[in-house]
Amino acid sequence: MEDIVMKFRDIPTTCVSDVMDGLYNLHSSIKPLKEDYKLAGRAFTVKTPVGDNLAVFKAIREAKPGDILVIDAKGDEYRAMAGDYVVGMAKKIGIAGFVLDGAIRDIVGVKELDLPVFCKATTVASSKKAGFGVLNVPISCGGMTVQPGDIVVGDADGVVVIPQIIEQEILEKSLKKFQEDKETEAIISGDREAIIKHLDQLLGK
Ligand SMILES: O=C([O-])CC(=O)C(=O)O
Ligand SMILES: [Mg+2]
Repeated sequence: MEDIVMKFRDIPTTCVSDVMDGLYNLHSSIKPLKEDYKLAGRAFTVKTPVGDNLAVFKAIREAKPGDILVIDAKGDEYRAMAGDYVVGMAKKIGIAGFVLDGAIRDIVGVKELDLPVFCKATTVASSKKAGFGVLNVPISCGGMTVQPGDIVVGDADGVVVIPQIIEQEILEKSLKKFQEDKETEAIISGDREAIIKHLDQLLGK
């Protein structure tokens, strides 16, 4: 895994979001299938017509190990873009996770695979394999523009996209914020008096 991606992987998404003023988060309807997922990698983007997932197969074939498939599925919650067969192949090939503003199915099997999958819905129906999707173009996913190569991070709180051009700056700011948050939150281990003092300081009393 690339050094910068590895560093982002260890920072909570809340810190990354905070240093970007919450402007680069996907919509909160896109959730992890399991709360303990930790997603980090570069976006390999997929844009598909509603209910057609052949492009997802093409993407699995073309993506590099460590890439995250970020799929513009137009918010469709009825037809699955992937199930345990598709996610299983992606995992074997080295893809680091899926993010989609759409649905997946075979959720028991997908959870067993333990590859981070963030999606809007789960469903029963499959997609057609008509093949009109396109790969590695800027897409819209969860209300955000995602460019191929952007860093994507996700955890129980959601998904944040870091545009390539600001990734180094955002890494440095996020690491600093993570440290500051740890220091601030240490107050929780204090007693009532300590917390009242902390609140008074914060409130300028
Ligand atoms: O085959 C599909 O398109 C979706 C599916 O059920 C799987 O990946 O297991
Ligand atoms: Mg299936």
